[in-house]
Amino acid sequence: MTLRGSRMPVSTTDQRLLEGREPGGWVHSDPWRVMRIQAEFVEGFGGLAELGPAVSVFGSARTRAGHPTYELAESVGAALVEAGFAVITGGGPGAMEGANKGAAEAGGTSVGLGIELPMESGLNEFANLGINFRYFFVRKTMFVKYAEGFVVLPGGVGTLDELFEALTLIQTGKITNFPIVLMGTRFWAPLLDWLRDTLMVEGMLSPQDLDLLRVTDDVAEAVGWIVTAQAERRRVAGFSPGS
Ligand SMILES: C/C(=C\CNc1ncnc2c1ncn2[C@@H]1O[C@H](COP(=O)(O)O)[C@@H](O)[C@H]1O)CO
Repeated sequence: MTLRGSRMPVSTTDQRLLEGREPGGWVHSDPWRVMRIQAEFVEGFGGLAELGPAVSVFGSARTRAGHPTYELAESVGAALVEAGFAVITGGGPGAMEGANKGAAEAGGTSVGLGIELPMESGLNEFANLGINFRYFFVRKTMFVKYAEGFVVLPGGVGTLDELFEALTLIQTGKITNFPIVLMGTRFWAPLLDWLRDTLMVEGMLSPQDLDLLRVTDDVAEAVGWIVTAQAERRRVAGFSPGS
């Protein structure tokens, strides 16, 4: 459901869940919220169960059509579909829309996992499989559960949150070592320098952790890494196409 203007609620579902502190009140309402959370997991798992190989693409909500990041997202979306992947995004505007557009126009599955936000604009028109979430953490589970790789385009804190969630899950062995590809060498260089020159020097990050991130400006190279990693996983698992 989309509510706009004066019909927009003053707070989000996540806000109400995470800040309910009135004495005793939460005791009664939070257990029931679990049912809603469960329903969101059921809807997400059900909607994506037959998705097939997919890649999650993260990137700025603010880089609209005409911006280089939007164009890059479009090319990445199309190239992933051509390589046999569905494309999963946050379903919003900007780079998410670009990736969904590229994927849909290439004839592929273009997934938008929308989120209830105060500035919510609804799912972009290029998602051909859309699911809307109230809870950020449920939606974030879907980004990692159904992806065999992550492409991270330039973005703000939302993009960084998604990047570091994927990296942490791989670093801690919580998910398979799927490729994380940062697109935009100039954009990501200061972050990579900081990780190398500060976190690594302070002993807070190991060189192997840093090796989990690959960076390129080249769409074919980015998709090539993901395809190669998929082929290697299949080889190790003894999978042969058609078996
Ligand atoms: C801020 C604006 C719209 C917000 N709409 C969003 N819709 C869906 N997903 C979103 C939205 N904003 C952030 N996200 C998620 O975070 C990543 C982008 O965040 P960033 O801070 O812009 O980098 C993205 O991958 C989404 O999953 C303006 O109209």
